[in-house]
Formats: sequence, structure tokens, C-alpha cells
Amino acid sequence: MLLLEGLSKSYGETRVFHDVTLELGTGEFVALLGESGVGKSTLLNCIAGLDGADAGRITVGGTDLATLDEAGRARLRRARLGFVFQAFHVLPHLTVAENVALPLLLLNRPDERRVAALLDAVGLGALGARYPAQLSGGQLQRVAIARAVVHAPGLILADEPTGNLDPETAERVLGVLLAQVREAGAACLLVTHSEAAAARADRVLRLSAHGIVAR
Ligand SMILES: Nc1ncnc2c1ncn2[C@@H]1O[C@H](COP(=O)(O)OP(=O)(O)OP(=O)(O)O)[C@@H](O)[C@H]1O
Repeated sequence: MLLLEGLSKSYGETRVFHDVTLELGTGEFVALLGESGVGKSTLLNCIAGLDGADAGRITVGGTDLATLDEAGRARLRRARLGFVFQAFHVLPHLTVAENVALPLLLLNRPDERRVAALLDAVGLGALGARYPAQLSGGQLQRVAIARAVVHAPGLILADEPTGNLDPETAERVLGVLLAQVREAGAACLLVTHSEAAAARADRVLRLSAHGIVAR
């Protein structure tokens, strides 16, 4: 589902990562660890086509991102990708339920039952009519997780999705991500500092300035 080959990225003189190679198959749940600032979020942004790598190749579902223009990358993101951003990026003028429904609307596949089921699954079943400003940080994080998986994407990129959650709630949302992997066959790359989250993964990798290695 995802193939990274010799991926390198610098910001000016600062090398972020170098020669990253990784293959992530359908139905695989992989945790990516690494020190703060080592480039984990930047790597996810490159995979999503939101940032550009300096060298190497990114293939998502058999498509080389370099062969797509901006509109093509946006289409690929919409159809195949679910992204849980570290900063959530929940839209403030939409309700919780509308935020979660958005990926389905963009694909012309509205499905209120699916939205309601996912809100229930992340423990927000009673809060669908609220606006983001009326939620806690951990609740916003769960909105972002429900939104990332609502359209059953083939590839889920999750940046610290349990960072603001208590252990029990964290376990619950990991279960939602795992269900997408185990039952819907998604591939999931989970960036985390949490050992509990890493323990649920099929493989645990570590990103350093030299590349990605198995931990
Ligand atoms: N737009 C940018 N311009 C310049 N440097 C940047 C930019 N974005 C990120 N960086 C730098 O690139 C490095 C990698 O940042 P990134 O956010 O990818 O790290 P991370 O591993 O996700 O960190 P954390 O675990 O703290 O979230 C950091 O040193 C950061 O300061």
C-alpha cells in the first residue's frame, strides 16, 4: 500500500531525514518512534503529498506521487488517505458530526449511519451537534480520528493520535484504528511516543537522522 525508497529531506542546511526506505502492506499496523524533532511529522506530510521530499520515491497504492500534479495528489488524498494531524485541523464552523462526515461528502458518499457509528466508537456519540470550540483537547483528537477513518481509506497516517488521551480512551481509539486495519484491510503508520500504542503494532520502527530501522 505504501512504498518509500531512499527518501531524503532537508530544510535549508538542516537535514531532517536521509535515505528512508519502508514498505507497508495492506492490513499492516506499524508504529514509528523517534526523538522529538527527528522528522516524523515531516515524513507523514511528505507521504501525504503535503510537503515535498528532496530525493527518493513515494508510492501510494501503486501510484508514484511524483507522477501527479497538485490536483492529482489532492484526489489521491481524498480517496485513499486518512490523516490524523498532530494539531487536529478540525474545522471550527462545522459541528462535530459535520466534521466527521466531510470526507464522505467530498467523495459524494454521504452516510449518516457510518458517521454516527464512528462517533460512538470513539466515545463521542452524544456530542455530534457540538462545535469544536465546545470540546476538550482529547475530544477534538477523537473527532480527528473518526474523520480520518470514516471513508475507509486504504492508508491511515496518524500523528500522535493518543497524545491527549487517558490510557482507557487511548486504548479505545487504538481499537478504532486497529479495526480499520484488521477488518477493512487498511495499512496504518502510527507516529507515537507511547509504548502502549507501540505494543499494539505489528512492527515497531525507529526514525533517526540515518533512516528507518526496526527497533
Ligand atoms: N517548515 C519548516 N521549516 C524549517 N524547519 C522545519 C519546518 N518544519 C519542521 N522543521 C524542522 O524539522 C525537524 C523535524 O520536525 P518534525 O515536526 O517532523 O519532527 P517530529 O519528529 O515530528 O517531532 P515531534 O515528535 O516533536 O512532533 C525539526 O527540527 C523542525 O524544527
